[in-house]
Amino acid sequence: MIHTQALTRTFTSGKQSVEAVAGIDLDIGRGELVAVLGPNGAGKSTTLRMLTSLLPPTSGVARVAGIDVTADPAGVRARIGYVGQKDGAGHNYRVADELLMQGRFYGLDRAAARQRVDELLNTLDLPGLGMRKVSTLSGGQKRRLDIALGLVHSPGLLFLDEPTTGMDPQARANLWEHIGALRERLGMTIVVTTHYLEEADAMAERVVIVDHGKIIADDTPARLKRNLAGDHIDVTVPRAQEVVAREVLAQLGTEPGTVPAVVDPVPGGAVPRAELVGVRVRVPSGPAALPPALARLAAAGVEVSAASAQQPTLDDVFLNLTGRSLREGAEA
Ligand SMILES: Nc1ncnc2c1ncn2[C@@H]1O[C@H](COP(=O)(O)OP(=O)(O)OP(=O)(O)O)[C@@H](O)[C@H]1O
Repeated sequence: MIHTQALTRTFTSGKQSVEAVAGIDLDIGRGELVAVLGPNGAGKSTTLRMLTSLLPPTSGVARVAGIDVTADPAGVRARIGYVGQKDGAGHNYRVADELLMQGRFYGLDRAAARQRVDELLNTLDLPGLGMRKVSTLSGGQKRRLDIALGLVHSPGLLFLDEPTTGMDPQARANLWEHIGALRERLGMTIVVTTHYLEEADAMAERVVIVDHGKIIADDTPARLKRNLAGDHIDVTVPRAQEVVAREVLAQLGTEPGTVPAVVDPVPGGAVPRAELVGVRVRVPSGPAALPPALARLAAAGVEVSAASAQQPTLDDVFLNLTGRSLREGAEA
């Protein structure tokens, strides 16, 4: 459904130039639900705008729904739905009128447009809201209307640029349910950009991580976490015993059948009191490693005041790949 090769986009203003997308090779098949994840300014929106033909690439190739975005942008637009970051609907119109106009714009006759509007209002759980003015809808309802507008012409491929940003967690979960249902029911290919790690982890079957205009990882969330992060255990110990604790925990990995452990400081200084310090050790299985770790620390006389086994998150994946956290600024 999507094929790109060495896709780039450079913005130049005056003497300054920004390589927003620096060579992206991406293949997305029919029916996939893919989340594109990355920090602010990583190049997610620029990539999406090129794939949707809104922005010409500086170099490289992008074929979307079998069509070259540079050679036939109108052909691409006829086959895709795109929901950008801002509200697309006119606030003074009625919901149904807004959808009808969009249907007519795409060349549906009046009867076909009406039928499509009814289908979409039902599919996106907006029945009964057709006669309401767009300005009276809740944030979540407006976002669903934006998606309905992107689906009027029954595209096989839908691009959603940060559809859930700024929504409360309940509305976000609800919107994702709708996105999942669209895919199930209509067999659509869906590409979503998001800042929210938990969302991408829970909802997408494939996560493409973008940083500085390049893809730095591309796999299922489970494989990304297993291969690029792994479990870890955190223990909190008196600062005076930190060195001993590190030595004891580092030995965990010397047991036959386990991989060598890597001892890191707990990021963010998550310690309950100033004289305590957090020590983190990466292990193949957190729950299995915790009891022997505690036994060894006790035998060495280390007073552990807190301990936990942690499963990796996509933020751990990003941290391991880049040394930075995706969360910085992510909730802004
Ligand atoms: N029209 C433009 N002119 C100049 N620079 C631009 C333009 N559009 C984007 N950029 C720059 O290109 C880089 C990538 O921006 P882009 O919007 O693609 O990132 P993003 O990953 O979508 O970020 P966000 O999550 O904040 O939306 C940024 O450095 C941005 O400032």
